[in-house]
Amino acid sequence: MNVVIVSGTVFGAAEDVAHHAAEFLTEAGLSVTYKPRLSYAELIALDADALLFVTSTTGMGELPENLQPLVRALRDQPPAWSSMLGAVIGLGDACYGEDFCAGGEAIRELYAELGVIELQEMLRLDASETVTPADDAEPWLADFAAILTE
Ligand SMILES: Cc1cc2nc3c(=O)[nH]c(=O)nc-3n(C[C@H](O)[C@H](O)[C@H](O)COP(=O)(O)O)c2cc1C
Repeated sequence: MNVVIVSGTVFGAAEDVAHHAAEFLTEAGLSVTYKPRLSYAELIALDADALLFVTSTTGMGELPENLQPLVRALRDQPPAWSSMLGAVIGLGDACYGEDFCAGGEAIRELYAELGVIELQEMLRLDASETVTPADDAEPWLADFAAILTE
């Protein structure tokens, strides 16, 4: 099972969570690739079985700029991903109300458009509640690993 992790970040927190997720899932026996900057061509070439997008939200509910070109490219040239598995970790701040983790929601919409099968409910990491998002993701990552290895 080949898992590719993709991240979108402004200040680096989502990248920290993605690095931690890569280590955690590798220890759980999965084959994991994580590159903080991934182009469309690189993502396709990795031939993933499962995708994990880890993204924060910026502005008023927008995806971080470093993730937008990849998302645009996936919409412009939808890959043949009908059996692709996926999950999303969203980082946000509940102070933003309706826009809480809207970046993660945007990736869920992208998954739906591309036919990616979402394996478990999106993890929402709230910056107003925790300063240890990477550690807090572990129980959710354990569930994700269990689904992928069962
Ligand atoms: C300018 C700015 C805008 C933000 N907008 C949102 C938002 O619309 N929704 C949300 O849930 N969080 C929002 N956040 C909170 C960040 O998503 C959160 O702090 C996250 O942990 C940052 O992760 P990063 O370091 O990977 O960018 C915003 C933060 C900043 C500084």
